[in-house]
Amino acid sequence: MTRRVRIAILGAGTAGLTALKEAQRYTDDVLLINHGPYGTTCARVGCMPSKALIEVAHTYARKDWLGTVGIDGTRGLKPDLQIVMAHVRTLRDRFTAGSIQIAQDLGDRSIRGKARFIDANTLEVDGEMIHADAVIIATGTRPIVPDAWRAIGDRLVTSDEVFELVSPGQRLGVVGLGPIGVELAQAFAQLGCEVHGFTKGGQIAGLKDPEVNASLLAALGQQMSISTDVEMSVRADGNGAVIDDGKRSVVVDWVLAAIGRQPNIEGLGLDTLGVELDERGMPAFNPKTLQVGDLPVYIAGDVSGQRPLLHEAADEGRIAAYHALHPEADCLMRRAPLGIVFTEPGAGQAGLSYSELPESGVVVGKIDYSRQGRAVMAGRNAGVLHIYVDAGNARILGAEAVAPDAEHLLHLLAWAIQQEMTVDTMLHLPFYHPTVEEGLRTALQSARRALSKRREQPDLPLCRPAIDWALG
Ligand SMILES: Cc1cc2nc3c(=O)[nH]c(=O)nc-3n(C[C@H](O)[C@H](O)[C@H](O)COP(=O)(O)OP(=O)(O)OC[C@H]3O[C@@H](n4cnc5c(N)ncnc54)[C@H](O)[C@@H]3O)c2cc1C
Ligand SMILES: NC(=O)c1ccc[n+]([C@@H]2O[C@H](COP(=O)([O-])OP(=O)(O)OC[C@H]3O[C@@H](n4cnc5c(N)ncnc54)[C@H](O)[C@@H]3O)[C@@H](O)[C@H]2O)c1
Repeated sequence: MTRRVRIAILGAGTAGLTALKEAQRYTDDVLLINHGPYGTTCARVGCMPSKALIEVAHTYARKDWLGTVGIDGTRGLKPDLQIVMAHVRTLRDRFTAGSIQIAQDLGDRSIRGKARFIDANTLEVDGEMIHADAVIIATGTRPIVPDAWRAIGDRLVTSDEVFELVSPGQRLGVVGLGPIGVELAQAFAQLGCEVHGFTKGGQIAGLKDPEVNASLLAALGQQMSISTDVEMSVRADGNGAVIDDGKRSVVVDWVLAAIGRQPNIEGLGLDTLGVELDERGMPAFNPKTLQVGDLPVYIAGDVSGQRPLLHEAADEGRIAAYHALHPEADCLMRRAPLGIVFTEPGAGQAGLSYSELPESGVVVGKIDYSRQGRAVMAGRNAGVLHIYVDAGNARILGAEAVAPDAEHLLHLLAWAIQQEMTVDTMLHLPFYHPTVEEGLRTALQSARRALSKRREQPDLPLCRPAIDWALG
């Protein structure tokens, strides 16, 4: 017998569960099909456990600075990695509970198994046939691990296993310094491990602006050894694992492979959809509606490869469910891009990144956080913030940053970019003293100088717009 449903969602991660919630605004006739562990990548092995570890590591690392400003005894503090890792798992279990519950509460509208397309409307899951008016593929991604590296056995760890380590070894090699690599490398270095980082290419943490990238390399270089632009081999050795990049060779207890992620699409039967597949086996889809050709099939979340971040996976789940139920609806706007890497100093981008800027007609406003007042007081004075501005109309196009509290600065910039603000309209906003946000004002003022724009009035809005807060 064939089960008939309005929407089938493949994957109980963030994109799938958000699609479920969006679909439930209109119908209960939804079926959730998940293959693999429940609890979502973000809560189980991603954003949440990594940030729980980073929070402890960053806070502990403050001991060195405290020791220099008159607080006695902080250098004697020692981390107990076993307890730290157990704490991370306790928080992880708390964060996964909600999404596990959502799937359970669906009863027989939630099934465990691997779905395979028979055609665009028909799925087979462990022998059960399902006819769905629309299908949302939200199956996420998994870490890439070169086969040759598997020869080192248990010493090879990815972000899928790292939070399960009960007592991580002291010598760590991190291969791949994208967002995952740099966050975890720094956390273990701050917690007292000897860390060696290796990466292809010269850029780390997804940064594209050479000066911004250099400032993160300089900051991290004080805590670990880093080799960029290298091709390395990984092999077993009596004492551990050897990572060799041709110029240097290090022996470590374990290797964290963080060289990127690949979509979970094997066995889905996408070849039965009758549309062209790319070299990875992915069908082309409309980036706005997420629809595959004119089929009732949508692709949402990391598997789409568009913006592999939590809030974007959630938005793609919403978009896919909305269009699956309203195929004729206008497309929805995406939010301004925002990516944050939780190192100390923090790093990331808002709006257009350096590599996406037009070749001409852009000026750059800059602040060097090594001299910024509040950052100096806090002993967190490292990094630079670059703001990219349209030279024609002074609109803020994007920003890249390595800065203390970069997560907050980049939020402000992403919000300003989405609101289509200019350098002047941002400078009309209040900046409290003394804060790291004043550095943002310095960068905006530097952009205005680069625009060769003479200030014609103080940095205050005219009272013509109805409300004058100064009088309020
Ligand atoms: C270590 C790490 C740190 C991160 N930190 C951040 C961060 O700080 N901020 C941020 O914004 N993002 C972060 N991310 C990214 C974020 O976790 C992802 O963008 C998000 O989890 C993607 O959600 P998703 O629903 O697309 O995929 P997932 O949550 O992976 O969901 C996919 C689901 O599909 C299931 N599945 C797989 N194959 C099949 C199949 N064939 N059939 C049915 N079901 C299947 C899986 O079991 C899973 O339940 C991090 C990721 C990692 C790994
Ligand atoms: N804070 C955050 O927002 C956050 C944190 C972690 C992950 N994420 C998301 O997860 C995604 C995956 O992150 P990631 O860091 O695994 O992947 P990534 O693709 O962003 O970075 C992988 C890095 O490994 C390097 N690399 C590739 N092959 C290599 C090899 N053979 N040897 C050495 N280096 C190699 C690449 O040059 C790159 O710098 C990111 O795109 C990001 O969106 C976000």
